[in-house]
Amino acid sequence: MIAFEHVGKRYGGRYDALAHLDFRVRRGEMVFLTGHSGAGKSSLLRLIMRLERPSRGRILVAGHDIDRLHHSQVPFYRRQIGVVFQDHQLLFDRSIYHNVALPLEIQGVEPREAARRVRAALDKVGLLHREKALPIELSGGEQQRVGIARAVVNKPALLLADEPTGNLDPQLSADIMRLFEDFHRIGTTVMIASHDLALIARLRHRMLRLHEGRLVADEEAA
Ligand SMILES: Nc1ncnc2c1ncn2[C@@H]1O[C@H](COP(=O)(O)OP(=O)(O)OP(=O)(O)O)[C@@H](O)[C@H]1O
Repeated sequence: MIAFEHVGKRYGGRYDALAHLDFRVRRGEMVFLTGHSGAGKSSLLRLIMRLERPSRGRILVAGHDIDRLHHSQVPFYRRQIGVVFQDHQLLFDRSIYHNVALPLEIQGVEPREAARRVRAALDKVGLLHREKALPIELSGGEQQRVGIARAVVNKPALLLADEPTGNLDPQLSADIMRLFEDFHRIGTTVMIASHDLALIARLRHRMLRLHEGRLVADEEAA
């Protein structure tokens, strides 16, 4: 699903934020990305989203070199990817329903079809009964689940998350990770950047570890 071939990223100057990255993630796999602050986790995810472009090497997603996408193709490419952020980036003046519906509205999906998909996504994260609420009325864990519903409302083949449990206590973090495992189980490729090593160890999935922009470990769960 994802192949990095000798990928490097330099943000100007002489400093490589990422260097010599070579790895593959198979379709349907679930992978954690770890490393110290500044190791390059967010940069790597931004390269996959094509928010950044590599300074060196090639990134293939579903067999396509994403650097070669014409800029008019980029929105379509990004639609195949669901993204979850630590701060979930919800719109606080819109209901839960409308937050999740937003990507579909932007694409012009017909309202009845959009409603069906929004409710299916909210149901998956256990928040169908809160669709009329505003984000402010929800707990931090529930807000993050809304962020996940919005990320999966398009049924993306690939789900990326950048520190999705960063602000949550251990119990809520484990709940959120279980949700990602549910999507992995139905065939979605999942990649999660996290520095919560205790939680990652318990979940037993493959782990890629970055150190100063280099891949220093690639461990399958025992
Ligand atoms: N847009 C940018 N311009 C210049 N330097 C950048 C940019 N984005 C990231 N960097 C640098 O690249 C390196 C990797 O940063 P990145 O945010 O990818 O790390 P990270 O592992 O996600 O860290 P954290 O866990 O703190 O979010 C850092 O040294 C950072 O300062």
